Amino acid sequence: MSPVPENCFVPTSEIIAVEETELNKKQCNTGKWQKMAKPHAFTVYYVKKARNHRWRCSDVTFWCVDEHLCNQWIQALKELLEMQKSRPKQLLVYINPYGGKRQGKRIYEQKVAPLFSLASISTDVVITEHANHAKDNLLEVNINKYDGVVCVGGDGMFSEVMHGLIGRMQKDSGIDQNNPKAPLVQCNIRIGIIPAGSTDCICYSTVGISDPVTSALHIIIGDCQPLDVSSVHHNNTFLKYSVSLLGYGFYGDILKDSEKKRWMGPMRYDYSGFKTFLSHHYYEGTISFQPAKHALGSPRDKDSCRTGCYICKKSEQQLAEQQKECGLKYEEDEEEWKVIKGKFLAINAVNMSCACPRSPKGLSPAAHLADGSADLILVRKCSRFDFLRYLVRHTNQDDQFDFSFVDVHRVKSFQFTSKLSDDNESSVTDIGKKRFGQFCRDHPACCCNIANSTWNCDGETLDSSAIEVRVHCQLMKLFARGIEENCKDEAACSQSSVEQLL
Ligand SMILES: Nc1ncnc2c1ncn2[C@@H]1O[C@H](COP(=O)(O)OP(=O)(O)OP(=O)(O)O)[C@@H](O)[C@H]1O
Ligand SMILES: CCCCCCCCCCCCC/C=C/[C@@H](O)[C@H](CO)NC(=O)CCCCC
Ligand SMILES: [Ca+2]
Repeated sequence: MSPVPENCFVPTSEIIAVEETELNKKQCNTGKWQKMAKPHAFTVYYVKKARNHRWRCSDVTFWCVDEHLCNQWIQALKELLEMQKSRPKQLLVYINPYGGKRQGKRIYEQKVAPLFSLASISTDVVITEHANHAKDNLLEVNINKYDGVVCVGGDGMFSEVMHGLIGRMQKDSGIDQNNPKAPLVQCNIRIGIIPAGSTDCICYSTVGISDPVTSALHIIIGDCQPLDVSSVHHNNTFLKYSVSLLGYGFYGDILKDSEKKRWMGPMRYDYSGFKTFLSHHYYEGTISFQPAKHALGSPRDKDSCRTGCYICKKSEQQLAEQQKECGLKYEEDEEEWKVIKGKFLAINAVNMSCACPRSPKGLSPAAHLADGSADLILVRKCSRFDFLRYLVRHTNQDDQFDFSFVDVHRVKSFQFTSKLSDDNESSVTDIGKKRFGQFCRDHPACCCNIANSTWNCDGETLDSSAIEVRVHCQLMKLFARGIEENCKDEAACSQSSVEQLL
């Protein structure tokens, strides 16, 4: 065997494939191989880690004169790969051809499918024809055939697939999703996200970058990242699940406005964001929440959730003990509720940091992916200038919660009711709209709004403003590993090697 030019190390868990290499005449006639009668070779494809959490498929070819030895190596490496039991062999793929910049199909065909085929993963591919196609399909498909489901699209597409899978699990287990206290059954089939949307917050917050090749490689090597999921109810009726942002006020209003501008693509959020910022509407309501006493961290922690996070591990242990002791039990409301009334520019509840390219640290940089809690951020009425200062901190390193008008609580459940109840809202809005647009009748310039805002639930609007939310610890799993600590030595990081393998 020949030594490879670089000196590096690759764990077997990060080998993508091993293949016998056909050597062409030109290759055989170069360097020292010229002297060999008939060289044999095999190629190892492996994950090469680059900057900013980006992964690439790299390869190294090993040459050898002895055919038998060469075959033994191929065989041994293939056996090692066979032992990686968490790797998927059969995947169900849904592609939204209209998400983001409408590149989903091209991204999958050019960047992802060749890697899946290299890793000997079989796929059944469905190109969605309408909204809810993937979700409805998942309720009836023979799911046991697959080791995972992949969605190619944005957060909305992920949400569809998640609703399909969680809904399917509850249906198969006879759980009534309309009961807000129902103990939901965990979903063990993993979801992989190939980012091709406008925000791609779930991918970015769980992998550290929004990059289709990186995500495809995480799927191939069979990574697993559990994820908290919030259930959202109104009057004992199930509305939606959420994994990233539940936002009322600012983010709800941006979403509502931006839906009319879908043709603009991802730019719609900048346009509606600017418009919503200028409108500076605040909303009156009451928020009640149960603090997450079981959770070890706090939203003001300096450390963020990273691969192998001990806080999320602890929650996993607590969950396992709880399930061992009581099985699936209906949630009791014995814990204290805190109540806050006020005028809010934004109410944001996040199950994860919500980091995305627009906000690399996210709305709550210390939120955990799998600790069974959400961070509830209350932004009270303040001046436009102060609100701008707050928004700017979404984009830089400064502490977003270090403002007198911002409060943050780590919670396991919460409820919100607007001062205007949902039922009488429509009549008030109609009168208001007819005479004075949507602004306060008495003070047209005061920015208070006689209509309710809308909840933004992972990028989709909810119909009710009064909602009841409960966080379900680690309800589902992704093909991801959380964000890895930054490689201190970037040079070493990009120089992985196979030498020690031999
Ligand atoms: N074939 C289709 N035609 C129309 N809508 C679709 C189709 N397939 C899926 N959808 C819907 O499109 C919505 C948006 O898709 P997606 O999340 O992929 O892109 P996006 O909105 O640009 O990205 P993001 O959610 O990251 O902002 C989803 O809610 C999904 O239900
Ligand atoms: C002066 C500078 C001010 C700049 C402020 C930038 C703030 C960016 C924060 C982005 C937070 C994203 C939270 C994630 C929400 C997703 O579940 C959702 C679905 O994709 N996206 C949006 O609602 C889309 C929301 C997009 C908002 C712009
Ligand atoms: Ca969480």
